Amino acid sequence: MRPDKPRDPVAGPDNGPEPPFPVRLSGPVIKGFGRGSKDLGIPTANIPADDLSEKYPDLQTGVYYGVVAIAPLEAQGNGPQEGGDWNTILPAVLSIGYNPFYKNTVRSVEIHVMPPTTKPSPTATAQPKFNRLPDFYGTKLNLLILGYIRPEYDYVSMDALIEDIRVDCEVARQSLLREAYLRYLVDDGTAVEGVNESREWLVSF
Ligand SMILES: Cc1cc2nc3c(=O)[nH]c(=O)nc-3n(C[C@H](O)[C@H](O)[C@H](O)COP(=O)(O)O)c2cc1C
Ligand SMILES: Nc1ncnc2c1ncn2[C@@H]1O[C@H](COP(=O)(O)OP(=O)(O)O)[C@@H](O)[C@H]1O
Ligand SMILES: [Mg+2]
Repeated sequence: MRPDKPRDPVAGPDNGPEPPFPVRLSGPVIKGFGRGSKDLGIPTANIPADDLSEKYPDLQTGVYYGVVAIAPLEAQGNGPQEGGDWNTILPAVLSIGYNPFYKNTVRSVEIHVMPPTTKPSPTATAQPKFNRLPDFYGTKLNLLILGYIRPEYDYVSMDALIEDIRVDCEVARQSLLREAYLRYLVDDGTAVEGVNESREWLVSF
């Protein structure tokens, strides 16, 4: 069960991702259990856990933050480009694991894509509006995980789970707004080892 103590506003070192991060995962967006939007009002793009088992077998279950890109061509006609945020690198918060609140028996990788950090946060208030894009099932998604936030917990209620995910969105946002992380989202013109390669990898489909 979630421990009853205040949450830190950021997660991970200020001076940038430390090994094993950044972690690269890719996959087509698949169907989950249909609970994200329907139960929680928080859509999560699920991708297969295969990449994880093959490339990062030691990565622990838990909640993470990072950045994502969604294949633009395949998304065409399917709506997302209407939002204007497409073909870009966007902030994300994700869970890897068994969703103890739902007691899943298979491990899932579930990514909530957040609005650009240049827009006001829709989850900064107690009545959050979680980001909703037009559906993009079947589209290829590239994910770069930059830091670990917390373990997965069971909760006394669905509202308690939703409130913790809301705080995860804020922790992810504040964590990514630090200079050493923001450069994965926005090209700041500096040549930091590995960052440009990561950005190129993200948008290559
Ligand atoms: C940032 C984030 C944190 C999450 N943390 C937990 C958690 O601590 N415990 C849990 O049971 N599920 C957690 N979840 C998973 C949700 O329960 C899950 O996304 C929801 O069941 C939707 O599943 P679906 O994609 O199969 O419909 C988290 C999801 C996100 C995006
Ligand atoms: N902000 C978003 N982040 C992730 N997926 C989103 C978002 N907005 C819309 N979606 C769409 O919603 C789907 C996920 O909804 P969800 O209710 O979690 O269903 P499922 O259980 O099939 O994963 C994604 O696959 C994607 O097509
Ligand atoms: Mg989902």
